[in-house]
Amino acid sequence: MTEAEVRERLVQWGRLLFGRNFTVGSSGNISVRLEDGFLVTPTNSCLGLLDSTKLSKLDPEWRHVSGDKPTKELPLHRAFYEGRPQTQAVVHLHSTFATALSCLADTDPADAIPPITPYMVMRVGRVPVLPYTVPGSPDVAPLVRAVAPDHAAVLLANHGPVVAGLSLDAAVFTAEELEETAKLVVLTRGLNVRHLDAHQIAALDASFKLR
Ligand SMILES: O=C(CO)COP(=O)(O)O
Ligand SMILES: [Zn+2]
Repeated sequence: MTEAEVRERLVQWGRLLFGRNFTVGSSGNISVRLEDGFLVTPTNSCLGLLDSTKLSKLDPEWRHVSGDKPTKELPLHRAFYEGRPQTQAVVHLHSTFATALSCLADTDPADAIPPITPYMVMRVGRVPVLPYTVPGSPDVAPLVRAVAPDHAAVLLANHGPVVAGLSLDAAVFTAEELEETAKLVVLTRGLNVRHLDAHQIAALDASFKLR
């Protein structure tokens, strides 16, 4: 994809995510790796109203080279690319059900969203909850770097999900899958839910992994 095509795709995904309430107001941010750096959404921008000509462009050392002022969550995004070198895009949202799980005191911090469907296993995998940090704080970076080699997605406590993908499309798909599975988990709370067992998970990981 050319940079112009990536810019258009990023704007399209922002509009689609915002239009389905996956994030509201000026919350959430997206980054994509380019051949000569990174493209990120500007700070305080609405994902539904992005302008392809105003996206923030950064050089490979994350220095701002053009466009509007970048998201304050650069340390969060950068930590995923550093800790998980195959990462081509990172998506951070405040989607309702994943954020709800990130706020519940009895969510398992090592495994916030149980493996109840194949696509949860294939696209998202096990999701840890990282301790609360102030939005935009560099304190989140070491927390992300520590888990990124083994995890494509995390929940920031009392804040929301962050996912890394092998492409921009894949990162969005993972963010969507995570949110829809979080919704299923909340909807089925207190019911007798059948989880996929270790055998079923291993078979999916062996043949159908998309992360
Ligand atoms: O979600 C957000 C902070 O966590 C939004 O921040 P930005 O507007 O700086 O991207
Ligand atoms: Zn946020």
